[in-house]
Amino acid sequence: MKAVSHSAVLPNLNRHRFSLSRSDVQIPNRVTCHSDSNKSMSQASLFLSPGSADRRIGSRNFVCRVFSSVDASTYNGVALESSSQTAEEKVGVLLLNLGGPETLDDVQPFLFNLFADPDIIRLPRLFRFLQRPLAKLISTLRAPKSKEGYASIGGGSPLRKITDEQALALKNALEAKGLSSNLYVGMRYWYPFTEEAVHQIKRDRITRLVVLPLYPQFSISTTGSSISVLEQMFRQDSYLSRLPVSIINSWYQRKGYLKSMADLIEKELESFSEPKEAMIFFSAHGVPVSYVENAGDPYRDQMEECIFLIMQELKARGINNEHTLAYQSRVGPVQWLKPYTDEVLVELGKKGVKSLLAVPVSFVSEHIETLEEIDMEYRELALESGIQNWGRVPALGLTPSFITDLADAVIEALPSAAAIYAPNNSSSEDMDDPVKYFVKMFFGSVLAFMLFFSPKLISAFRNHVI
Ligand SMILES: C=CC1=C(C)c2cc3[nH]c(cc4nc(cc5[nH]c(cc1n2)c(C)c5CCC(=O)O)C(CCC(=O)O)=C4C)c(C)c3C=C
Ligand SMILES: [Fe+2]
Repeated sequence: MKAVSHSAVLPNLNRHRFSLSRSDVQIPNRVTCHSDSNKSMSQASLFLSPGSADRRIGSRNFVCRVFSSVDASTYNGVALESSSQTAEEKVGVLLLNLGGPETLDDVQPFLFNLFADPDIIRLPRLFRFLQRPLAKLISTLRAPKSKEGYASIGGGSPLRKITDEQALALKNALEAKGLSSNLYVGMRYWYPFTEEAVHQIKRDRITRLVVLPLYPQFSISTTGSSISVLEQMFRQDSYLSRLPVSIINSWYQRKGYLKSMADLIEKELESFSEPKEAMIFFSAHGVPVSYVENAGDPYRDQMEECIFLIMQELKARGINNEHTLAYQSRVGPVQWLKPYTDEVLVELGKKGVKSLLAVPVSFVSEHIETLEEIDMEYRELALESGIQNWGRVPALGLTPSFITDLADAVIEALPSAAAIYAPNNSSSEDMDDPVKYFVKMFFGSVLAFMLFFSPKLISAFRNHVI
Protein backbone atom coordinates (compact mmCIF):
# COMPACT_ATOMS: atom_id res chain seq x y z
CA MET A 1 0.00 0.00 0.00
CA LYS A 2 1.32 3.38 -0.93
CA ALA A 3 1.78 5.77 1.93
CA VAL A 4 0.23 9.19 1.73
CA SER A 5 2.98 11.72 2.15
CA HIS A 6 2.07 14.62 4.31
CA SER A 7 3.33 15.80 7.63
CA ALA A 8 1.82 13.91 10.52
CA VAL A 9 2.07 15.65 13.81
CA LEU A 10 0.62 15.34 17.26
CA PRO A 11 -0.91 18.72 17.94
CA ASN A 12 0.62 20.64 20.76
CA LEU A 13 -2.57 21.88 22.30
CA ASN A 14 -1.82 24.89 24.38
CA ARG A 15 -4.32 25.07 27.19
CA HIS A 16 -3.64 28.73 27.85
CA ARG A 17 -4.65 29.86 24.38
CA PHE A 18 -7.78 27.81 24.43
CA SER A 19 -11.27 29.01 23.66
CA LEU A 20 -14.46 27.04 23.85
CA SER A 21 -17.66 27.01 21.92
CA ARG A 22 -19.88 25.36 24.50
CA SER A 23 -21.59 27.07 27.34
CA ASP A 24 -21.62 24.21 29.80
CA VAL A 25 -17.92 23.78 30.39
CA GLN A 26 -16.25 25.37 33.36
CA ILE A 27 -12.62 26.29 33.03
CA PRO A 28 -10.35 28.19 35.36
CA ASN A 29 -10.24 31.93 34.77
CA ARG A 30 -6.78 31.82 33.21
CA VAL A 31 -8.54 30.66 30.05
CA THR A 32 -10.86 32.58 27.71
CA CYS A 33 -14.26 31.03 27.24
CA HIS A 34 -16.76 32.02 24.57
CA SER A 35 -20.12 30.58 25.31
CA ASP A 36 -22.70 30.16 22.62
CA SER A 37 -25.75 28.14 21.76
CA ASN A 38 -27.61 25.63 23.86
CA LYS A 39 -26.92 21.98 23.54
CA SER A 40 -28.44 20.82 20.31
CA MET A 41 -29.94 17.58 21.50
CA SER A 42 -32.53 17.99 24.14
CA GLN A 43 -32.27 15.89 27.23
CA ALA A 44 -34.91 14.05 29.08
CA SER A 45 -35.03 11.84 32.10
CA LEU A 46 -33.37 12.56 35.35
CA PHE A 47 -30.20 10.84 36.42
CA LEU A 48 -31.85 10.88 39.82
CA SER A 49 -34.97 9.20 38.41
CA PRO A 50 -35.85 7.37 35.21
CA GLY A 51 -37.42 9.40 32.43
CA SER A 52 -38.38 9.61 28.81
CA ALA A 53 -36.53 7.69 26.17
CA ASP A 54 -37.08 10.34 23.48
CA ARG A 55 -33.69 11.90 23.69
CA ARG A 56 -32.02 8.56 23.45
CA ILE A 57 -34.07 7.47 20.53
CA GLY A 58 -32.93 10.60 18.77
CA SER A 59 -29.39 10.01 19.80
CA ARG A 60 -29.45 6.38 18.83
CA ASN A 61 -30.78 7.25 15.41
CA PHE A 62 -27.87 9.56 15.09
CA VAL A 63 -25.56 6.79 16.23
CA CYS A 64 -27.00 4.40 13.67
CA ARG A 65 -26.87 6.92 10.89
CA VAL A 66 -23.42 8.21 11.52
CA PHE A 67 -21.42 5.45 13.04
CA SER A 68 -19.81 3.03 10.73
CA SER A 69 -19.11 -0.30 12.26
CA VAL A 70 -15.52 -1.33 12.01
CA ASP A 71 -16.68 -4.87 11.48
CA ALA A 72 -18.67 -3.86 8.47
CA SER A 73 -15.64 -3.18 6.34
CA THR A 74 -12.63 -5.34 5.88
CA TYR A 75 -9.11 -4.12 5.49
CA ASN A 76 -8.34 -4.07 1.84
CA GLY A 77 -5.24 -2.15 0.99
CA VAL A 78 -6.18 -1.79 -2.66
CA ALA A 79 -9.70 -0.61 -1.97
CA LEU A 80 -8.48 1.80 0.66
CA GLU A 81 -5.85 3.24 -1.60
CA SER A 82 -8.01 3.56 -4.65
CA SER A 83 -11.32 4.58 -3.15
CA SER A 84 -10.34 6.47 -0.04
CA GLN A 85 -6.93 7.97 -0.42
CA THR A 86 -5.56 10.26 -2.99
CA ALA A 87 -2.24 12.04 -3.00
CA GLU A 88 -4.07 15.00 -1.42
CA GLU A 89 -5.72 12.95 1.32
CA LYS A 90 -4.89 14.08 4.83
CA VAL A 91 -6.08 11.50 7.32
CA GLY A 92 -6.90 12.45 10.91
CA VAL A 93 -7.60 10.16 13.85
CA LEU A 94 -9.42 11.67 16.80
CA LEU A 95 -9.11 9.76 20.06
CA LEU A 96 -11.94 10.56 22.45
CA ASN A 97 -11.52 10.16 26.16
CA LEU A 98 -12.93 11.39 29.43
CA GLY A 99 -10.05 13.49 30.77
CA GLY A 100 -9.03 13.94 34.36
CA PRO A 101 -7.80 16.67 36.69
CA GLU A 102 -4.06 17.18 36.48
CA THR A 103 -3.76 18.88 39.89
CA LEU A 104 -5.88 18.95 43.03
CA ASP A 105 -7.01 22.49 42.15
CA ASP A 106 -8.44 21.11 38.92
CA VAL A 107 -10.69 18.62 40.74
CA GLN A 108 -13.73 20.82 41.44
CA PRO A 109 -13.89 22.48 37.96
CA PHE A 110 -13.34 19.04 36.38
CA LEU A 111 -16.24 17.66 38.42
CA PHE A 112 -18.35 20.68 37.47
CA ASN A 113 -17.78 19.92 33.76
CA LEU A 114 -18.70 16.30 34.36
CA PHE A 115 -21.91 16.98 36.28
CA ALA A 116 -22.92 19.83 33.95
CA ASP A 117 -23.04 17.28 31.13
CA PRO A 118 -26.68 16.45 30.41
CA ASP A 119 -25.53 12.94 29.52
CA ILE A 120 -24.27 12.49 33.09
CA ILE A 121 -27.02 14.23 35.05
CA ARG A 122 -30.08 13.74 32.95
CA LEU A 123 -32.74 16.25 33.92
CA PRO A 124 -36.24 16.39 32.47
CA ARG A 125 -36.70 19.24 29.99
CA LEU A 126 -38.66 21.28 32.53
CA PHE A 127 -35.79 21.27 35.01
CA ARG A 128 -32.95 21.82 32.58
CA PHE A 129 -32.35 25.33 33.86
CA LEU A 130 -31.09 23.63 37.05
CA GLN A 131 -28.27 21.77 35.27
CA ARG A 132 -25.47 24.22 36.04
CA PRO A 133 -26.51 25.20 39.59
CA LEU A 134 -26.87 21.48 40.38
CA ALA A 135 -23.46 20.76 38.85
CA LYS A 136 -21.97 23.53 40.97
CA LEU A 137 -23.56 22.09 44.10
CA ILE A 138 -22.66 18.44 43.45
CA SER A 139 -19.11 19.24 42.31
CA THR A 140 -18.52 21.34 45.42
CA LEU A 141 -19.89 18.63 47.70
CA ARG A 142 -17.98 15.82 46.00
CA ALA A 143 -14.68 17.65 45.53
CA PRO A 144 -13.18 16.85 48.98
CA LYS A 145 -13.73 13.08 48.55
CA SER A 146 -12.46 13.14 44.96
CA LYS A 147 -9.43 15.21 45.98
CA GLU A 148 -8.53 12.59 48.57
CA GLY A 149 -8.66 9.96 45.87
CA TYR A 150 -6.52 11.95 43.43
CA ALA A 151 -4.10 12.86 46.24
CA SER A 152 -3.60 9.16 46.96
CA ILE A 153 -2.55 8.47 43.36
CA GLY A 154 0.02 11.25 43.19
CA GLY A 155 -2.09 14.43 43.07
CA GLY A 156 -3.77 14.11 39.69
CA SER A 157 -5.08 11.87 36.94
CA PRO A 158 -2.59 10.08 34.68
CA LEU A 159 -5.14 10.04 31.85
CA ARG A 160 -3.73 12.85 29.73
CA LYS A 161 -0.19 11.45 29.73
CA ILE A 162 -1.33 7.90 28.97
CA THR A 163 -3.73 9.01 26.23
CA ASP A 164 -1.01 11.12 24.58
CA GLU A 165 1.30 8.10 24.67
CA GLN A 166 -1.41 5.90 23.17
CA ALA A 167 -1.94 8.48 20.42
CA LEU A 168 1.74 8.49 19.58
CA ALA A 169 1.93 4.68 19.63
CA LEU A 170 -1.13 4.48 17.38
CA LYS A 171 0.34 7.00 14.97
CA ASN A 172 3.50 4.89 14.74
CA ALA A 173 1.50 1.67 14.30
CA LEU A 174 -0.46 3.29 11.46
CA GLU A 175 2.76 4.54 9.90
CA ALA A 176 4.15 0.98 10.06
CA LYS A 177 1.07 -0.17 8.14
CA GLY A 178 1.66 2.48 5.49
CA LEU A 179 -0.81 5.10 6.63
CA SER A 180 0.38 8.58 7.54
CA SER A 181 -2.03 10.34 9.82
CA ASN A 182 -2.44 13.22 12.24
CA LEU A 183 -3.45 12.08 15.72
CA TYR A 184 -5.66 14.23 17.94
CA VAL A 185 -6.76 13.76 21.54
CA GLY A 186 -10.13 15.16 22.57
CA MET A 187 -11.13 14.92 26.23
CA ARG A 188 -14.72 15.40 27.36
CA TYR A 189 -14.20 17.10 30.74
CA TRP A 190 -10.63 18.36 30.89
CA TYR A 191 -7.68 19.41 28.78
CA PRO A 192 -7.18 18.96 25.91
CA PHE A 193 -10.92 19.41 25.32
CA THR A 194 -12.66 17.80 22.36
CA GLU A 195 -13.58 21.25 21.07
CA GLU A 196 -9.94 22.28 20.78
CA ALA A 197 -8.98 19.04 19.04
CA VAL A 198 -11.72 19.71 16.49
CA HIS A 199 -10.48 23.27 15.94
CA GLN A 200 -7.03 21.84 15.32
CA ILE A 201 -8.44 19.30 12.84
CA LYS A 202 -10.03 22.19 10.99
CA ARG A 203 -6.84 24.26 11.02
CA ASP A 204 -4.91 21.25 9.64
CA ARG A 205 -7.47 20.88 6.81
CA ILE A 206 -7.87 17.17 7.43
CA THR A 207 -9.73 15.54 4.53
CA ARG A 208 -10.80 12.25 6.14
CA LEU A 209 -11.36 11.58 9.82
CA VAL A 210 -11.70 8.47 11.96
CA VAL A 211 -13.15 9.02 15.43
CA LEU A 212 -12.04 6.41 17.92
CA PRO A 213 -13.44 6.64 21.46
CA LEU A 214 -11.10 4.95 23.93
CA TYR A 215 -14.01 3.09 25.52
CA PRO A 216 -14.39 -0.49 24.26
CA GLN A 217 -18.14 -0.53 25.04
CA PHE A 218 -20.62 2.20 24.11
CA SER A 219 -22.44 4.12 26.82
CA ILE A 220 -24.62 7.20 26.57
CA SER A 221 -22.52 8.63 29.40
CA THR A 222 -19.14 8.21 27.69
CA THR A 223 -18.91 7.75 23.91
CA GLY A 224 -22.46 9.06 23.49
CA SER A 225 -21.66 12.25 25.35
CA SER A 226 -18.48 12.93 23.35
CA ILE A 227 -20.32 12.27 20.10
CA SER A 228 -22.96 14.83 21.12
CA VAL A 229 -20.20 17.44 21.34
CA LEU A 230 -18.92 16.49 17.90
CA GLU A 231 -22.41 16.46 16.47
CA GLN A 232 -23.07 19.99 17.64
CA MET A 233 -19.77 21.29 16.29
CA PHE A 234 -20.06 19.47 12.97
CA ARG A 235 -23.61 20.63 12.36
CA GLN A 236 -22.66 24.27 12.72
CA ASP A 237 -19.63 24.34 10.48
CA SER A 238 -19.60 24.09 6.71
CA TYR A 239 -16.13 22.48 6.51
CA LEU A 240 -16.80 19.96 9.28
CA SER A 241 -20.26 19.08 8.00
CA ARG A 242 -18.71 17.98 4.69
CA LEU A 243 -15.71 16.19 6.17
CA PRO A 244 -15.85 12.42 5.57
CA VAL A 245 -15.95 10.92 9.06
CA SER A 246 -16.09 7.38 10.34
CA ILE A 247 -17.00 6.88 13.97
CA ILE A 248 -16.12 3.62 15.67
CA ASN A 249 -18.76 3.48 18.34
CA SER A 250 -17.61 0.33 20.09
CA TRP A 251 -14.89 -2.22 19.52
CA TYR A 252 -15.07 -4.69 22.44
CA GLN A 253 -15.80 -7.51 20.00
CA ARG A 254 -12.58 -7.13 18.02
CA LYS A 255 -10.34 -10.19 17.99
CA GLY A 256 -7.20 -8.14 18.70
CA TYR A 257 -8.75 -6.52 21.77
CA LEU A 258 -10.07 -9.85 23.11
CA LYS A 259 -6.73 -11.57 22.58
CA SER A 260 -4.85 -8.71 24.25
CA MET A 261 -7.17 -8.89 27.26
CA ALA A 262 -6.82 -12.69 27.41
CA ASP A 263 -3.00 -12.35 27.23
CA LEU A 264 -2.97 -9.98 30.20
CA ILE A 265 -5.30 -12.23 32.23
CA GLU A 266 -3.33 -15.39 31.36
CA LYS A 267 -0.07 -13.72 32.39
CA GLU A 268 -1.45 -12.39 35.66
CA LEU A 269 -3.00 -15.74 36.59
CA GLU A 270 0.49 -17.22 36.52
CA SER A 271 1.48 -15.08 39.49
CA PHE A 272 -0.89 -17.08 41.73
CA SER A 273 0.51 -20.18 43.42
CA GLU A 274 -2.63 -22.08 42.30
CA PRO A 275 -3.60 -20.31 39.03
CA LYS A 276 -6.61 -22.56 38.40
CA GLU A 277 -8.15 -21.68 41.77
CA ALA A 278 -8.23 -17.92 41.20
CA MET A 279 -11.60 -16.43 40.37
CA ILE A 280 -11.50 -13.97 37.46
CA PHE A 281 -13.36 -10.93 38.72
CA PHE A 282 -14.33 -8.49 35.96
CA SER A 283 -15.06 -5.05 37.39
CA ALA A 284 -16.71 -2.57 35.05
CA HIS A 285 -17.53 1.09 35.68
CA GLY A 286 -21.25 1.26 36.41
CA VAL A 287 -23.99 3.47 35.03
CA PRO A 288 -27.40 4.23 36.58
CA VAL A 289 -29.92 1.46 35.80
CA SER A 290 -32.23 4.03 34.18
CA TYR A 291 -29.71 4.50 31.37
CA VAL A 292 -30.09 0.88 30.34
CA GLU A 293 -33.73 0.31 31.22
CA ASN A 294 -35.27 3.62 30.19
CA ALA A 295 -32.88 5.28 27.80
CA GLY A 296 -31.77 2.22 25.82
CA ASP A 297 -28.06 2.38 26.70
CA PRO A 298 -26.48 -0.77 25.18
CA TYR A 299 -23.68 -0.64 27.78
CA ARG A 300 -24.74 -3.60 29.95
CA ASP A 301 -25.44 -5.87 26.96
CA GLN A 302 -22.12 -4.98 25.39
CA MET A 303 -20.31 -5.51 28.68
CA GLU A 304 -21.85 -8.95 29.17
CA GLU A 305 -21.03 -9.94 25.60
CA CYS A 306 -17.50 -8.65 26.03
CA ILE A 307 -16.95 -10.81 29.14
CA PHE A 308 -18.41 -13.83 27.33
CA LEU A 309 -16.01 -13.30 24.42
CA ILE A 310 -12.96 -12.85 26.65
CA MET A 311 -13.86 -16.04 28.54
CA GLN A 312 -14.35 -17.86 25.24
CA GLU A 313 -10.84 -16.81 24.20
CA LEU A 314 -9.46 -18.00 27.55
CA LYS A 315 -11.31 -21.32 27.28
CA ALA A 316 -9.81 -21.83 23.82
CA ARG A 317 -6.43 -21.60 25.60
CA GLY A 318 -7.47 -24.21 28.17
CA ILE A 319 -8.14 -21.68 30.92
CA ASN A 320 -11.40 -22.60 32.61
CA ASN A 321 -11.33 -20.52 35.79
CA GLU A 322 -14.55 -19.37 37.37
CA HIS A 323 -15.45 -15.80 36.59
CA THR A 324 -17.90 -13.10 37.57
CA LEU A 325 -18.84 -9.54 36.55
CA ALA A 326 -19.67 -6.66 38.89
CA TYR A 327 -20.00 -2.87 38.56
CA GLN A 328 -18.00 -0.28 40.47
CA SER A 329 -17.76 3.49 41.04
CA ARG A 330 -21.39 4.40 41.65
CA VAL A 331 -22.16 7.99 42.50
CA GLY A 332 -25.33 9.47 44.06
CA PRO A 333 -28.47 7.98 45.54
CA VAL A 334 -29.99 6.22 42.50
CA GLN A 335 -29.78 2.53 41.59
CA TRP A 336 -26.77 1.65 39.45
CA LEU A 337 -26.11 -1.51 37.51
CA LYS A 338 -25.84 -4.50 39.81
CA PRO A 339 -24.20 -6.45 41.27
CA TYR A 340 -22.01 -3.88 42.97
CA THR A 341 -18.32 -4.72 43.14
CA ASP A 342 -17.97 -4.03 46.88
CA GLU A 343 -20.97 -6.21 47.79
CA VAL A 344 -19.82 -9.10 45.59
CA LEU A 345 -16.33 -9.05 47.12
CA VAL A 346 -17.82 -9.44 50.59
CA GLU A 347 -20.09 -12.27 49.42
CA LEU A 348 -17.24 -14.10 47.71
CA GLY A 349 -15.17 -13.83 50.86
CA LYS A 350 -18.07 -15.31 52.84
CA LYS A 351 -18.42 -18.13 50.33
CA GLY A 352 -14.81 -19.08 50.88
CA VAL A 353 -13.17 -17.79 47.69
CA LYS A 354 -9.49 -17.48 48.55
CA SER A 355 -7.86 -16.19 45.36
CA LEU A 356 -9.19 -13.43 43.15
CA LEU A 357 -7.89 -11.69 40.04
CA ALA A 358 -9.52 -8.28 39.44
CA VAL A 359 -9.86 -7.28 35.79
CA PRO A 360 -10.86 -3.67 35.00
CA VAL A 361 -12.79 -3.95 31.78
CA SER A 362 -14.48 -0.71 30.79
CA PHE A 363 -11.44 1.42 30.24
CA VAL A 364 -8.04 0.99 28.60
CA SER A 365 -5.82 3.24 30.76
CA GLU A 366 -4.89 3.26 34.39
CA HIS A 367 -6.95 5.92 36.16
CA ILE A 368 -8.31 6.79 39.55
CA GLU A 369 -10.75 3.90 39.55
CA THR A 370 -8.05 1.29 38.96
CA LEU A 371 -5.27 2.88 40.98
CA GLU A 372 -7.31 3.99 43.97
CA GLU A 373 -10.68 2.24 43.98
CA ILE A 374 -9.53 -1.23 42.90
CA ASP A 375 -5.93 -1.30 44.10
CA MET A 376 -6.62 0.31 47.46
CA GLU A 377 -10.30 0.24 48.51
CA TYR A 378 -11.41 -3.06 46.95
CA ARG A 379 -8.17 -4.84 47.71
CA GLU A 380 -8.51 -3.91 51.37
CA LEU A 381 -12.18 -4.93 51.43
CA ALA A 382 -11.39 -8.27 49.76
CA LEU A 383 -8.63 -9.07 52.23
CA GLU A 384 -10.88 -8.10 55.15
CA SER A 385 -13.58 -10.36 53.73
CA GLY A 386 -11.37 -13.45 53.78
CA ILE A 387 -9.87 -13.41 50.28
CA GLN A 388 -6.21 -14.22 50.81
CA ASN A 389 -4.60 -13.89 47.38
CA TRP A 390 -5.33 -10.75 45.42
CA GLY A 391 -4.16 -9.86 41.94
CA ARG A 392 -5.07 -7.18 39.42
CA VAL A 393 -4.70 -7.16 35.65
CA PRO A 394 -3.15 -3.90 34.40
CA ALA A 395 -5.07 -1.74 31.95
CA LEU A 396 -4.16 -2.31 28.29
CA GLY A 397 -2.28 1.01 28.03
CA LEU A 398 0.44 0.65 25.40
CA THR A 399 0.26 -3.16 24.99
CA PRO A 400 1.62 -3.60 21.43
CA SER A 401 -1.01 -6.13 20.25
CA PHE A 402 -3.74 -3.78 21.46
CA ILE A 403 -2.30 -0.72 19.73
CA THR A 404 -1.84 -2.74 16.53
CA ASP A 405 -5.47 -3.75 16.71
CA LEU A 406 -6.56 -0.14 17.14
CA ALA A 407 -4.53 0.69 14.05
CA ASP A 408 -6.36 -2.07 12.14
CA ALA A 409 -9.68 -0.69 13.39
CA VAL A 410 -8.77 2.75 12.05
CA ILE A 411 -7.70 1.37 8.67
CA GLU A 412 -10.85 -0.72 8.38
CA ALA A 413 -13.02 2.27 9.22
CA LEU A 414 -11.43 4.64 6.71
CA PRO A 415 -13.20 3.53 3.52
CA SER A 416 -16.65 4.00 5.04
CA ALA A 417 -16.02 7.61 6.09
CA ALA A 418 -18.90 9.83 5.02
CA ALA A 419 -19.98 13.38 5.73
CA ILE A 420 -22.07 13.54 8.89
CA TYR A 421 -24.18 16.41 7.67
CA ALA A 422 -23.71 16.11 3.94
CA PRO A 423 -25.96 18.78 2.45
CA ASN A 424 -28.60 16.95 0.41
CA ASN A 425 -29.00 20.05 -1.71
CA SER A 426 -27.07 23.25 -1.98
CA SER A 427 -28.93 24.91 0.87
CA SER A 428 -26.17 24.87 3.46
CA GLU A 429 -23.72 26.18 0.88
CA ASP A 430 -26.15 28.97 0.16
CA MET A 431 -26.46 29.72 3.84
CA ASP A 432 -22.73 30.42 3.84
CA ASP A 433 -23.18 33.01 1.08
CA PRO A 434 -25.94 35.49 2.00
CA VAL A 435 -26.13 37.05 -1.50
CA LYS A 436 -26.60 33.70 -3.17
CA TYR A 437 -29.12 32.77 -0.50
CA PHE A 438 -31.13 35.98 -1.02
CA VAL A 439 -31.15 35.65 -4.83
CA LYS A 440 -32.34 32.06 -4.62
CA MET A 441 -35.02 32.89 -2.06
CA PHE A 442 -36.27 35.84 -4.15
CA PHE A 443 -36.53 34.01 -7.46
CA GLY A 444 -37.82 30.89 -5.75
CA SER A 445 -40.64 32.89 -4.16
CA VAL A 446 -41.55 34.59 -7.45
CA LEU A 447 -41.69 31.21 -9.20
CA ALA A 448 -43.78 29.70 -6.43
CA PHE A 449 -46.16 32.70 -6.53
CA MET A 450 -46.61 32.44 -10.30
CA LEU A 451 -47.20 28.73 -10.18
CA PHE A 452 -49.62 28.99 -7.33
CA PHE A 453 -51.81 31.55 -9.02
CA SER A 454 -51.67 30.03 -12.48
CA PRO A 455 -55.23 29.27 -13.75
CA LYS A 456 -54.30 25.62 -14.36
CA LEU A 457 -53.11 25.10 -10.82
CA ILE A 458 -56.15 26.85 -9.36
CA SER A 459 -58.55 24.65 -11.33
CA ALA A 460 -56.58 21.54 -10.45
CA PHE A 461 -56.81 22.56 -6.81
CA ARG A 462 -60.59 23.11 -7.10
CA ASN A 463 -61.15 19.78 -8.83
CA HIS A 464 -59.07 17.63 -6.52
CA VAL A 465 -59.21 19.21 -3.13
CA ILE A 466 -62.51 20.99 -2.68
C1 LIG B 1 -16.66 3.32 30.76
C2 LIG B 1 -16.20 4.12 31.65
C3 LIG B 1 -17.00 5.08 32.40
C4 LIG B 1 -18.37 5.22 32.53
C5 LIG B 1 -19.48 4.37 31.94
C6 LIG B 1 -18.60 6.33 33.41
C7 LIG B 1 -19.84 6.79 33.82
C8 LIG B 1 -20.04 7.70 34.84
N1 LIG B 1 -19.07 8.28 35.67
C9 LIG B 1 -19.67 9.11 36.60
C10 LIG B 1 -19.02 9.88 37.59
C11 LIG B 1 -17.64 10.08 37.72
N2 LIG B 1 -16.67 9.54 36.90
C12 LIG B 1 -15.43 9.99 37.31
C13 LIG B 1 -14.23 9.71 36.73
C14 LIG B 1 -14.05 8.84 35.68
N3 LIG B 1 -14.99 8.00 35.10
C15 LIG B 1 -14.41 7.26 34.12
C16 LIG B 1 -15.00 6.31 33.29
C17 LIG B 1 -16.39 6.12 33.17
N4 LIG B 1 -17.38 6.84 33.74
C18 LIG B 1 -13.04 7.67 34.07
C19 LIG B 1 -12.02 7.11 33.13
C20 LIG B 1 -12.83 8.67 35.01
C21 LIG B 1 -11.58 9.52 35.20
C22 LIG B 1 -10.63 8.96 36.13
C23 LIG B 1 -9.40 9.77 36.28
O1 LIG B 1 -8.35 9.14 36.39
O2 LIG B 1 -9.42 11.00 36.34
C24 LIG B 1 -15.61 10.86 38.41
C25 LIG B 1 -14.48 11.61 39.13
C26 LIG B 1 -13.74 10.76 40.08
C27 LIG B 1 -14.53 10.55 41.32
O3 LIG B 1 -14.86 11.51 42.00
O4 LIG B 1 -14.90 9.39 41.56
C28 LIG B 1 -16.96 10.92 38.68
C29 LIG B 1 -17.65 11.72 39.75
C30 LIG B 1 -21.05 9.05 36.34
C31 LIG B 1 -22.08 9.82 37.15
C32 LIG B 1 -21.28 8.18 35.27
C33 LIG B 1 -22.54 7.78 34.61
C34 LIG B 1 -23.64 8.42 34.61
FE1 LIG C 1 -17.01 7.86 35.65
